[in-house]
Amino acid sequence: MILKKVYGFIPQLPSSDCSLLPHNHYWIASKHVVTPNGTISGAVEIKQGRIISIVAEENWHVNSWFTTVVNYGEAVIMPGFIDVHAHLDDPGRTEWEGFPSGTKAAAAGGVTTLIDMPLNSAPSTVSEEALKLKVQAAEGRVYVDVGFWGGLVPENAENVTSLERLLDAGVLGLKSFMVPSGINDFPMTTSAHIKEALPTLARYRRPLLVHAEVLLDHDGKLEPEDGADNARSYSTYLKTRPASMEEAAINQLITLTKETRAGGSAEGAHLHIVHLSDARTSLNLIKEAKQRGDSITVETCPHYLAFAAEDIPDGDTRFKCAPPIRDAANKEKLWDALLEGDIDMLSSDHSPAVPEMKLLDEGDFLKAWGGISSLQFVLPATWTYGRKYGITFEQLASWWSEKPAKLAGLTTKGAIAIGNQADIVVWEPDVEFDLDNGYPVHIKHPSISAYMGSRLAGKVLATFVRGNLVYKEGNHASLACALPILHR
Ligand SMILES: NC(=O)N[C@H]1NC(=O)NC1=O
Ligand SMILES: [Zn+2]
Ligand SMILES: [Zn+2]
Repeated sequence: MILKKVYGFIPQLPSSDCSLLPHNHYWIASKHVVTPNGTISGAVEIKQGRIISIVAEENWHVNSWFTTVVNYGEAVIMPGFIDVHAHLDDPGRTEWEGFPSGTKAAAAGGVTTLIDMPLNSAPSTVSEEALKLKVQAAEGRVYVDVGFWGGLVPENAENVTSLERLLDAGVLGLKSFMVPSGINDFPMTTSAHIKEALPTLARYRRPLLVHAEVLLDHDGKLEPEDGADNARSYSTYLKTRPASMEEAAINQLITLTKETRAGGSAEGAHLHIVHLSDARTSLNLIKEAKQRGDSITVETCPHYLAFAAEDIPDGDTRFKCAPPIRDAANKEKLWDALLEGDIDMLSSDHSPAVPEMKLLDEGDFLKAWGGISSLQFVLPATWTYGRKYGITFEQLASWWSEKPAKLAGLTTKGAIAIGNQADIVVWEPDVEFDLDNGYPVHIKHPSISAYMGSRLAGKVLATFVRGNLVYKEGNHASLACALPILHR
């Protein structure tokens, strides 16, 4: 990387400790700048946190004596990743993750905006008061911007006023579970609760995100009898959460999304299925609903695209998540669906816990905490496992920036476009690295990440949030100056 200072006599003073590049006005350039109009060789001009021009190489003449230029050569300049599904557990369970460690990991991984899930923190974000605690906890402690989903739970689903207060307080949308969430103060909602909430969400034009699995028998049990099977075998866990659980949930949901069509009782509402794992019937149901004009989207996560059930070693509970990672053939179908556009976007579902809860010594898949820890690695993981399918930089930008921005209603993020906030990742697709104990990992508990021990391609060089260089080659800015995002 060449830092060329073209200024004459008065260097601009550092704006603050918020940025490792202390300039208010500068250009970044490379041979691969990913814009909504394609990838160009050129430069992006950034001033006061915004993108103010984008120029192809042949038309680019730096005409100011006072301009700083960072030339990244062959590296890729892309919109920063927007992760619409992360559990940062702050306040209340900061021993699991927390805003400082989680957002440092995000910055190191090229993620410039996170939308925090309403559960795993304490309290859960199910009321105006709880959202205020979240915002307080985030202020001055986040290295990337953080928005918040609110929780839809039976209590507020049945009480329009409390739901309105939560929405008025600025959550970007709501999230609910159709199975027990594993968190006591975040009870599950049935499709009847969801049906009740949709007209309110329609009025506010904010989405509902749903964890779509339902219990198939009605005894409320997810797990087989103790000792019935070998709990160290991943296949035992897989049997407890068959694809039919996703299918049944989505079947219920698409009877509701009918009402999101023009003239329906929930016109203006939008339903988003989080972390789809079943690429067979569940996916077809979503595809058909889209074709009928329902307002519905779906995400999957890198772990469903990277790993296959057959390959998960006995006792390696780092791979436990819900819905579960399925067979290799299912993984291929997920890639097909992503490449076809039937899956709209990707998210991390970064869901850490303290290592003790992963029961790594016992390796009991039935009792261990379910959740994959991945936040810092989603860019290289998507790239590493996607390269053989010929994925493009434009597709990465669509799955990880443009579509997520649209879902979360972030109108000035998600693309390298004039007027947008300068949220940018610069990365090197051909550089490989080993995720070993010497690698600088910023998530709180590296030992529980399913990616540790693997070799990945796609190294993040630099991450800009609102024009601040918050991460550069292993180092973070000294102050956490990114912002909580509230719906306005
Ligand atoms: N509570 C929580 O984070 N649950 C998440 N973990 C997981 O693997 N799936 C989830 O929904
Ligand atoms: Zn979930
Ligand atoms: Zn989740």
